[in-house]
Amino acid sequence: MNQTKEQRILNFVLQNAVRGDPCSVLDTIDKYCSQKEWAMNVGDEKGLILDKTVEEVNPSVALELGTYCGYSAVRIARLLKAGAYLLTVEFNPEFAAIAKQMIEFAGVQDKVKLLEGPSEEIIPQLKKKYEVDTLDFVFLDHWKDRYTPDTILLQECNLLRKGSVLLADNIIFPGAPEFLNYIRNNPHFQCTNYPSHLEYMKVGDAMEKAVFLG
Ligand SMILES: O=C(NC/C=C/[C@H]1O[C@@H](n2cnc3cncnc32)[C@H](O)[C@@H]1O)c1cc([N+](=O)[O-])cc(O)c1O
Ligand SMILES: [Mg+2]
Repeated sequence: MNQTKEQRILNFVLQNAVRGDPCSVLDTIDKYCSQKEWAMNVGDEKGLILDKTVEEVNPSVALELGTYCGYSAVRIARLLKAGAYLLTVEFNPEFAAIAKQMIEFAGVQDKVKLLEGPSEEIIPQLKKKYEVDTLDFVFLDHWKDRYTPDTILLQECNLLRKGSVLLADNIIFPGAPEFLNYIRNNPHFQCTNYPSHLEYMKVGDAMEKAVFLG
């Protein structure tokens, strides 16, 4: 049975990256996806915006929606302080299996909890089942029409506190117009736009940061 693109990406990492070295894993994925097969990782350019935001927030508890192959999970986890951790949510079992191996190869498995299932089911479980109090940082990179309902759900589940930071990928391409309208017109969020480019392409894209004001 021939391989999927995601399996080819993982195999390229296993064969070419340095085990236990997250930067080498990120560079290897970026190399493969810019030279051989495009894939929807946040990538090296928008990845720098993600890095800066994570370093600024310095979260104890972070949540990612849409793990895919684990690129941004590795990117975020490598920056987390001792004792801090990332919960990452993925409902496609094939992608979750790839991401698990990617995260382990990078050596950040002790900082990452990969939760398999749909975000709308997992978010309401975070407090009781996963012992989360509130989230310091949330990276939204899953289906773009889920950004708004899941942001509402996070608030309904009291998972955000004054100062919690949301960062959303793909504001321009593929675009999340409904989310942008929701979050920019919501008095409980302070928004900042970060223009960039679509991963591995010359197409314009942007990320939106939204700080919860309580
Ligand atoms: O479509 C994009 N991303 C959707 C990402 C989707 C990923 O999140 C999971 N997921 C979705 N809803 C979920 C709910 N719950 C859990 N996992 C979920 C999917 O199984 C997939 O692994 C995208 C597209 C382009 N593009 O150029 O076309 C560029 C990008 O950067 C992108 O992020
Ligand atoms: Mg994206």
